[in-house]
Amino acid sequence: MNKYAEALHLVREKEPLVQCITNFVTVNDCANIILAAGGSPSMAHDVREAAEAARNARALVCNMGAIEDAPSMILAGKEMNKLGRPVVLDPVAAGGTSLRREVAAELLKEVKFSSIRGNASEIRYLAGQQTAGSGVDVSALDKITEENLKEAAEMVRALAERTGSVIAVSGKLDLVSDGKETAVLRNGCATMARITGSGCMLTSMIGAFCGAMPEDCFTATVAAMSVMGISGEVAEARRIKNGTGNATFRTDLIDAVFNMTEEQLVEGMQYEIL
Ligand SMILES: Nc1ncnc2c1ncn2[C@@H]1O[C@H](COP(=O)(O)OP(=O)(O)O)[C@@H](O)[C@H]1O
Ligand SMILES: Cc1ncsc1CCOP(=O)(O)O
Ligand SMILES: [Mg+2]
Repeated sequence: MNKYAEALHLVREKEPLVQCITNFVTVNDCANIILAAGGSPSMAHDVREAAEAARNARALVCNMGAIEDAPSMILAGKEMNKLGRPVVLDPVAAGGTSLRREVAAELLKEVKFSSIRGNASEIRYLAGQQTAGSGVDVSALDKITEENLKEAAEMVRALAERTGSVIAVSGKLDLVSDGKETAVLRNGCATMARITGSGCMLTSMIGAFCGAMPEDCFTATVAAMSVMGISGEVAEARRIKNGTGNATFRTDLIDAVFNMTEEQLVEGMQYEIL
């Protein structure tokens, strides 16, 4: 079986429990997209139970949109590291404020992440580049384009090598690297950036895929990013056909993940190893 199809198959077969410590803006969408993919979400985030709750899970997602929950992320992250289970980071607005810069550094020091997924401003900040990002959305100056693809791929590869994590940057072009292999993915559509939560949902889904395929978080991350991108294309076709807007798009995006088949994934993936 194609390894990306296998990753989707394993999510549905294993129904991994994914512990998400995530923000109040998009928490419901994150839970629903994990369910759509085939996993089982738990959003427990209180510092008094975070480590114990994580112990029951196959993967942990730490989303820095919940900056106030950083102590829970560290306790739960260390617990999952001890158990050898995947921990996924979404560095929401990592370079945006001094608090976020401090928390990002502390998380990277205290917890070993299997996979880190952010937009280009967030990942460029973690890589030590000067960035123009200040909020949760990517800055136009930081975006990855066909023109700067080579430089961006090297930035992502070097960060993966330095952290020992799979690094994933999302946008019009997605890049994923484990430090050895670097892939560019060309699925998705611009409407995905017109809803809040497409990034948080994607990171949550990476958690489900890594939980189902912990021995190969690179393949799991590429598969989850491709499922998300193809689902965006399906939802966009419906939006254009029906003349709907971003609210319906968000629902159609989750529906498309729910209905994604292994064949659709293999046929729809626009994937290239650089
Ligand atoms: N212009 C675009 N074209 C295609 N896909 C996009 C575009 N912008 C965002 N996406 C997709 O939307 C999802 C969320 O990515 P992104 O918007 O970068 O995250 P965030 O919401 O964290 O900033 C990813 O699957 C990404 O590939
Ligand atoms: C708007 C906002 N503010 C704090 S977290 C958050 C959600 C960000 O979600 P995404 O990065 O997936 O658009
Ligand atoms: Mg984001």
